[in-house]
Amino acid sequence: MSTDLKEKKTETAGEINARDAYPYRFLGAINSPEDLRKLSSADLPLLAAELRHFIVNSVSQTGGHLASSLGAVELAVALHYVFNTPDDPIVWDVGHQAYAHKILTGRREAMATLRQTGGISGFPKRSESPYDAFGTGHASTSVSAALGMAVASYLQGATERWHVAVIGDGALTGGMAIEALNDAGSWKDQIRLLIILNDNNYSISAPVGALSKNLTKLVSTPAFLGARERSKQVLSHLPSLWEFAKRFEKQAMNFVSPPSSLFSTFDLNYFGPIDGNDISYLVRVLQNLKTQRGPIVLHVVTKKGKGYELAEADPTTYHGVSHFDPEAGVQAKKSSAPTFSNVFGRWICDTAEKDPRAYAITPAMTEGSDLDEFAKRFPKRFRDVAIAEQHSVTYAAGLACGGMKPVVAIYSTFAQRAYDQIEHDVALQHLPVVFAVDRGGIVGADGPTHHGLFDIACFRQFPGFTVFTPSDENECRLALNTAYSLDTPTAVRYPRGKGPGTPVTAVNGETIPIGKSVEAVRLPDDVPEGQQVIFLAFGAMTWRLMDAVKQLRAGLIDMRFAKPLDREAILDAARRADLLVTAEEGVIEGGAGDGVLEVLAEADAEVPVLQLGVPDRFLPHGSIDALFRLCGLDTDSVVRRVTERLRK
Ligand SMILES: Cc1ncc(C[n+]2csc(CCOP(=O)(O)OP(=O)(O)O)c2C)c(N)n1
Ligand SMILES: CC(=O)[C@@H](O)[C@H](O)COP(=O)(O)O
Ligand SMILES: [Mg+2]
Repeated sequence: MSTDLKEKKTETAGEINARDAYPYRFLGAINSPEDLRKLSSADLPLLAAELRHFIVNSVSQTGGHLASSLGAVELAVALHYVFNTPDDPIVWDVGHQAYAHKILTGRREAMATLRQTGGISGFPKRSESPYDAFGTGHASTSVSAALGMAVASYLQGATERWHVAVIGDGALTGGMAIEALNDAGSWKDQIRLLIILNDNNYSISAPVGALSKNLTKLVSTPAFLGARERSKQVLSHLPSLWEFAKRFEKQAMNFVSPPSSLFSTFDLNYFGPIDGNDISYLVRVLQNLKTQRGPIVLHVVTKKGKGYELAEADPTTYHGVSHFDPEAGVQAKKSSAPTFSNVFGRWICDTAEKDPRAYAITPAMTEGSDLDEFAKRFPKRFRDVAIAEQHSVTYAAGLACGGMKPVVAIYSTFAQRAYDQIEHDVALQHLPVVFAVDRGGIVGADGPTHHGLFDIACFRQFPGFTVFTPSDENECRLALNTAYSLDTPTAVRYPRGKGPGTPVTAVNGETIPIGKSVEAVRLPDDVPEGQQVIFLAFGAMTWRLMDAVKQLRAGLIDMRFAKPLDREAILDAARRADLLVTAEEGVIEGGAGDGVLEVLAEADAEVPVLQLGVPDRFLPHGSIDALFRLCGLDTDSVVRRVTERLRK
């Protein structure tokens, strides 16, 4: 395995082969940051190498966010070494870079269960550890949260407590982060807030946007490189420099490195950029900064994937991985049945070929949304707007006003960020924006921060929206064709991964009638009275229910739309069945099943209804199968629940 550790092997107490044997010189004995703080600073480089080796081995077995965590190893070590954690809270932005933090804070053994059913979370989680100061998963929240904590400490007289936010260059593009910087800059010495900009010049994809360009310029110009050397010397004398700067009412940063206009605009003291993978130096700088007060920005430059050559060379592939062989690395998938994202990716390319108005937008999820091919083929009509969901939606609204046909490819969970923009900028103005809502439903290992459970309830509230819930791959293509053909706002929601494998044949723009369901399985004529059940299924639940439907000898309607609902079909089913069962991969509260109840209530139809969906609680992480079982949505549970209900 090509990690830094290879070179350091001689310094360790033996061969390092397996994750669960601990032949490490230091790592095996570190069960909390207190153990870490007993080490001499000279020991830290080797500890960092051991951590890297451990992370690669461990994540190769569990899957997880590898490249970001490798880049942030020194940050995690240095922060726990210098600050008094957990009393001094560290808030990790997104939280996908915090594996070293987890290992150092008593979860080394538990890393074998990372993201597994019943195991530890892939992100910081307050209920998991007192060291996880703030639960995360979504980007750009860290500065707000750490500022809130800092102000709470100030108000409670805990004036010595430090509060650290670690935010990536990608996460910094999120509007929330900028809002928080604006607020943070107006606080002065009352608080102790350290904002660490962890700049690896990468998001999931290569970085985009003006901010990223300027950060890169700042880090790479010859002028800066000189300043960087100077800043190395200066930073070690920082306290006196700070006092000097204050006396002359100047920003300390002006003496440390070229002024960074972003941070100076927000009145924040800025230091750096410094090498965030140089642990000895990082520790010294943090020790110096710790003697200060007020909101401070420290800009550190790190390498995404650091220490594992394959990840350094291809940070996008190694951003999030599933099980892989560390020697061979992640292998390209052999072509197999397309995922729903692939169906979308192919559709948007075909559409753009035919229609010059087609325009695709992603808020920083090019690969996950399968837009890479589109980006290559239609660069002028593709925009990765960075981690800016709100902007992505209103930008699409503007494009629609200008006569383009925008398609926003957005994960269900991240669309939540843009609730107001979807309502106020798109729905209210009846603009023809297509939302390709990916990861609609249970996503598995990422867990509660990423399950897409609220989108049906959200989109179906907005007047004038058409909400498609395609049940399989071909239905997905049909839904996209139809959505694109409309002159009103639409959302097509589909789940993560693959469907039942239905061949995609609707490749010539075929459309479906709006608000019309299809009967997928006819209720057998010979089912006795009192036992007649009809399922009204939304989206992928249609094929997932097939076995239960067979076992129960029930009927099944693929509703196709969560809005408008097929009123006729619902009322007809109500007349024919003894029990209606609505089924959706989303929350029951406000979901499509609730829509069915609204139709029945309006028509005074009296029929028992069982609503299947995600119950009113946050779903943990784990395997998709286990989570379906947990929600009572697997075949056995559905059969049992329906049978019990019929008995009543
Ligand atoms: C609101 C939101 N949008 C999108 C994502 C998906 N996402 C997770 S990490 C990431 C890139 C973050 O880049 P950066 O902050 O620079 O961290 P790095 O991965 O480089 O360590 C993105 C886009 C997210 N978690 N939250
Ligand atoms: C941390 C984060 O938000 C992303 O990396 C996310 O985990 C990607 O999810 P998918 O694997 O479903 O694309
Ligand atoms: Mg980054």
